[in-house]
Amino acid sequence: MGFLAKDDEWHDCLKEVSQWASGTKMRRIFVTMVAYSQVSNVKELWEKNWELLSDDIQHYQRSLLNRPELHLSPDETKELCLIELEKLFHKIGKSLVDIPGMPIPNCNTFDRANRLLAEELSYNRSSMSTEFEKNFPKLNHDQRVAYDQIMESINTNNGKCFFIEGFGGSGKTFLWKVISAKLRSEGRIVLCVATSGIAALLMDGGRTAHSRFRIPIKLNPTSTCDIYQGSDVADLHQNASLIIWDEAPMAHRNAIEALERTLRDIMRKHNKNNLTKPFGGMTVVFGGDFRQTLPIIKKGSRADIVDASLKMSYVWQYLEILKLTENLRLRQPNSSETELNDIADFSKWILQIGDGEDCSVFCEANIDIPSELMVERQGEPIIDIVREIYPHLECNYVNPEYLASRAILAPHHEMVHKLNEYVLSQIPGEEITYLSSDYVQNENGKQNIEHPEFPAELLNSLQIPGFPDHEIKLKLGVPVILLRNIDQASGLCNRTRLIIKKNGQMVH
Ligand SMILES: Nc1ncnc2c1ncn2[C@@H]1O[C@H](COP(=O)(O)OP(=O)(O)OP(=O)(O)O)[C@@H](O)[C@H]1O
Repeated sequence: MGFLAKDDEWHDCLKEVSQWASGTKMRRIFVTMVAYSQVSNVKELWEKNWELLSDDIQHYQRSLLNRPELHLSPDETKELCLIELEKLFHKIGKSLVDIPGMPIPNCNTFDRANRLLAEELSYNRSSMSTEFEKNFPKLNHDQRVAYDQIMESINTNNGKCFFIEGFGGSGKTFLWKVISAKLRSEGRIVLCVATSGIAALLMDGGRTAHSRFRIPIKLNPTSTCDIYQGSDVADLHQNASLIIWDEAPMAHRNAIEALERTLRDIMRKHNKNNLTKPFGGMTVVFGGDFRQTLPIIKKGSRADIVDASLKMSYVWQYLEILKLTENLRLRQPNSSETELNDIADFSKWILQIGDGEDCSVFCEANIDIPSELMVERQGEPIIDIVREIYPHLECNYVNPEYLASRAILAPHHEMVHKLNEYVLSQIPGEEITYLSSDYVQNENGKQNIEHPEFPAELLNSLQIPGFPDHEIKLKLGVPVILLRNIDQASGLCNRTRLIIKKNGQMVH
């Protein structure tokens, strides 16, 4: 949160990790700290810990160069370690150059101007071509219509914009795969984004829209993206053939409008007429389903949510709507007939609800939940739900497939805490409690006197949305859910589920 004046926690954390982690792991942790945890003096953190961060560098160089006698000087080791750090920063769209106080490796390994472009052009064309050949013939009629129209817009430089509307399982992600493989097999660039990190993971080379387009967190109706003519990000966009934005109905229309305005500005480099074209003449494909989650407006009314939706944007008039109507999940080759019938019934039922077929004009309805979807009430509701969703948890919690195939959703944090507490109590093993920092050190390293009106006990008991709790309890083997986008390329993003493999004092 950036409230800590000193970095003792980070130094202690690196020391603890160094007892069990390799230099490679330590560098990843260092990058995560610096990029996401607002270390106040990065230079000092680096200078005091560079030896720990580079403990495998000499070994790595020896095997890379096949020179077992190689001996690196401290300066050479530092330099190589900085290069490795720079690689990791690049993976998350950052660079040492952006971090005040950090030295920059003195080498030509990184051509910053071309880094983003090089990454998008690094796909293996022949494997992309094989993937395309394999999947293209499988496209159904709706997918094929969409594919043809999108490709025609790209190939004729028509700059059309589309909205591919399809419920869950109608083959949107599959279509993105086929189009991306086709373009990448020809050495062309397609920028795949999704509104949430977890959906972006399903797209090849996917990123969140906010990160790829540098969309500001605080948006207003005139916002633009943080992309400027002449920057390497602008260069990437100017060279792209297509943008695919999945889960578009979840995005605030101001975010989409910010991209629209920005593209007009940066695409005029090729042709000044692009300033007057929607999305600067780029072919853009949005996908999603308005029955699913709409933009989240804090304490917003129904009208506020509708107003924030893509359909209310001036951009909507530019979009050609194409529909995917077949449930392709029913084509799963390994499913039994009963399973397929169950999926078909469930998807029909959920679509009926999504379409509001049983709703009155005031959008109120009584929904009959089929009995097989209900949890039978035997005693305490929390115990009943956990028993139903996580049968024999005490033996099964070590099985990743078991954990990955189930989840309990709850609308409020209070209920999440109760469920967590109960589930944790059912898992064997020692419980470890981690606390957040709750005092400020003065310059002598002593604790500052707390404010009498706000005793620490009171502050520590507060549970505020968007603010981590003071206390978290964990056990070895428990599943946890990540609530930040840390390293998209490695799959670490908001909503990624992880398993606790090690419990330290400072790190887990
Ligand atoms: N043309 C196709 N031929 C064979 N299988 C397909 C085809 N299109 C999609 N599928 C398969 O159907 C399933 C659902 O498709 P997909 O994930 O693309 O749907 P989706 O619309 O993106 O769903 P969601 O909105 O839930 O993410 C996947 O397993 C996918 O591989």
